[in-house]
Amino acid sequence: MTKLSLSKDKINILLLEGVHDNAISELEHGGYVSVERLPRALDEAELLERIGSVHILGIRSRTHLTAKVLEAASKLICVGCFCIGTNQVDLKAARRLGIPVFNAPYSNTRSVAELVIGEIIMLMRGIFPKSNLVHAGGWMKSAKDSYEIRGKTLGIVGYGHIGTQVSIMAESMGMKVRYFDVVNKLALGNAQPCHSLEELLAVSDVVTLHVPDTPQTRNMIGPAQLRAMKKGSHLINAARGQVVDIEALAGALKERHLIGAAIDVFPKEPGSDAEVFESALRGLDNVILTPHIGGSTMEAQANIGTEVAQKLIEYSDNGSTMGAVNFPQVALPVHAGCTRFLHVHENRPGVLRKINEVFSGRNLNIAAQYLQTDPELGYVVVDVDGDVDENEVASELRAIEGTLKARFLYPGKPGGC
Ligand SMILES: NC(=O)C1=CN([C@@H]2O[C@H](COP(=O)(O)OP(=O)(O)OC[C@H]3O[C@@H](n4cnc5c(N)ncnc54)[C@H](O)[C@@H]3O)[C@@H](O)[C@H]2O)C=CC1
Ligand SMILES: O=C(O)CCC(=O)C(=O)O
Repeated sequence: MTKLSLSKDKINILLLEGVHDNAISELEHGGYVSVERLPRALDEAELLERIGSVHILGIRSRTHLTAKVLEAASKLICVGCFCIGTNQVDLKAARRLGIPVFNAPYSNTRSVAELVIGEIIMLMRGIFPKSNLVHAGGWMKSAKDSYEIRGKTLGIVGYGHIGTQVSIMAESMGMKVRYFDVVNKLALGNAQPCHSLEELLAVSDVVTLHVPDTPQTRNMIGPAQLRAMKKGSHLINAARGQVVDIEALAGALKERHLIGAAIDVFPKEPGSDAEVFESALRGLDNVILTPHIGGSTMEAQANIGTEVAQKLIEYSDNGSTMGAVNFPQVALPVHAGCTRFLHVHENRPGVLRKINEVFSGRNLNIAAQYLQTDPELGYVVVDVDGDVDENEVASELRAIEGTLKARFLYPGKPGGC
């Protein structure tokens, strides 16, 4: 187990939103014992109150890490999003502050895809309204507006991990699959790409959205796109709430232009289970509303718990940023006996030279060095041999112009590397 500059029992870890037990066991196994877990999200005021003492923070989709919160997080070394989406974090602010953000890019993919497949059948058979009626003592034995999915066209917007899983399963149940993506993607099975969103909307009996939340995807399904959908078709959104104009969707459903929708994500989601959910979609016929549970299965949460905790440990123990969504990717194996320093800086000429001068000026041998840059950021891990005054070196590194974060990670051994 790595001995860190700050002993592991002093590294405060706060996990929010009911992160799975696996995360706790993984962290404990890695020697991290100061772990607090809360079942809910914290709002900005609560975060500001608590964040100053937190070294590692774990969240899911409900906790919003704004620039203000991150700037107040003076001890924060990294963030783990125990989910796929990272739009709830101001990633640019985190980068600027030298804080890598990790996620679990595939661990709940299958869960979302399965939910979507189930919803396609439920919508096309009008199961929810019929079931509600039976619960209320009614009996509507009718085939009106009920269809098999076999032979129908599914339009997938965003042909990434989830979109392609949905594609494979839908085809295996006899659906024709069309997809639209801004990136040229390999078509799986017999799926066929569309040249534009409009083309996809015009041919699909069911449209399902699997794009990330970006400025380009905000309200990508608005009044014009809804009108462009086939009359009598269905919309599924298990991507992000801002992707669909909810008022416009409610209008299209009331006019019966669309005859069903399944929505898992909303522009405004309750911050806690106690808060009342408000939406123009509430009470509409053949609309399945779910509380952002696309990725909420036992399997997905268990896998995510392990995967993200491991990434946090790797960063905290070794400085590895593999899998970070806002940082250059660096992985350097533990170099037993060496003293390790981490340096995050603006990517401008001369910074690496200055870093090396700090060590050469002290007659210290650099035993290993790993640098990765992207157009804005540089991240270098340096292993040094010999007798090092870690704190002095760390403060010299911090004084280099362009430094965003610099710290000494673990000490060397008397014999060196
Ligand atoms: N409801 C839930 O619980 C969950 C929701 N999600 C959401 O699903 C989204 C998709 O997840 P993955 O498939 O894993 O992501 P991914 O990154 O593998 O795929 C996203 C695809 O969308 C494409 N894309 C981006 N902008 C586009 C645009 N303007 N038009 C068309 N295509 C565009 C990308 O090129 C990419 O192929 C996540 O970003 C997350 O927001 C993910 C997991 C659980
Ligand atoms: O389970 C969660 O909290 C969020 C799921 C999700 O939307 C994601 O993984 O992006």
